[in-house]
Amino acid sequence: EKDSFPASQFSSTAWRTVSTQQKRGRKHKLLQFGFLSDHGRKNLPGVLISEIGVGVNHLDLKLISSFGVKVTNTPHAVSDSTADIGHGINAGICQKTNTTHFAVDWLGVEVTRATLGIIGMGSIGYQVAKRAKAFHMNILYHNRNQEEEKEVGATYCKNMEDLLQQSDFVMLVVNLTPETQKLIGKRQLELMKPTATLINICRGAVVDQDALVDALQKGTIRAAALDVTYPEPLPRDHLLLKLKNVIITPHIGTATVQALRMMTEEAIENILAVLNDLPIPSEVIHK
Ligand SMILES: O=C(O)C(=O)CO
Repeated sequence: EKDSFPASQFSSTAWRTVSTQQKRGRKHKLLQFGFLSDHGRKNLPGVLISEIGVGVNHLDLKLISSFGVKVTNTPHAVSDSTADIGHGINAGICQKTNTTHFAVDWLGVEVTRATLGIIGMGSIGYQVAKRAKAFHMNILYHNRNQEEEKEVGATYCKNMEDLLQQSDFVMLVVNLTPETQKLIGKRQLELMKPTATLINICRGAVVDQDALVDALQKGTIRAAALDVTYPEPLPRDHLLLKLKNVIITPHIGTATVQALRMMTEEAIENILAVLNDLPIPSEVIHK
């Protein structure tokens, strides 16, 4: 899509950075830095950090906005693939039993007609709910009252505690902010059913990892399926990597051909809007 970039508006450094990154299949970090570092020298009409992805917890929004720099992200492009991995890693959790009969040696738990609690009903949460509906799941959700809840038959839980107590599967899909840091700790894990599974597809720091290890070792909850941890990757000797009731994938929620393409397109739309002084599709506003 090189030709669809208004390359004349980019400095040569930014352009070279984008091209090199594309060749290597790694786009986003240098794309951001390219724009930032060129700002002073080239006096671009608009300056932004164009995040390819939805999470912006690694950016100091207050500091960035104090320089008059805008931040955009790609919330629409990430939803499907991230919702897919949420259901996928959950499906992978089995309990090893020691019978002589192979068929019951690896026992899973059916999601069909089970209760799913979604914490964070944004656009990814909504896609999770749509998939859950196809499995006839009873869907609860907390945080952000969604207008489309009727469409997926989800029930709003004002208190997160109620959701934790009732769910067989708890899926975390919130943004990482100071308010959601360690949102799930010892107390919340103890509220969950001993047969429940925790699935985290948002950010590792939303869970108190030490409390999670403890809960998994003691059987406070049945299992965890994590696409995100802190740090990433975990050190090789981390306890989470040793537990049998945990599945960990290396933060690959958006690592699909389609998602990468859509994220890049969404990011480009943001960049073009800023450069052309048009309404910005997905600006992240510092509150
Ligand atoms: O979009 C995001 O925030 C991601 O974590 C991408 O994997």
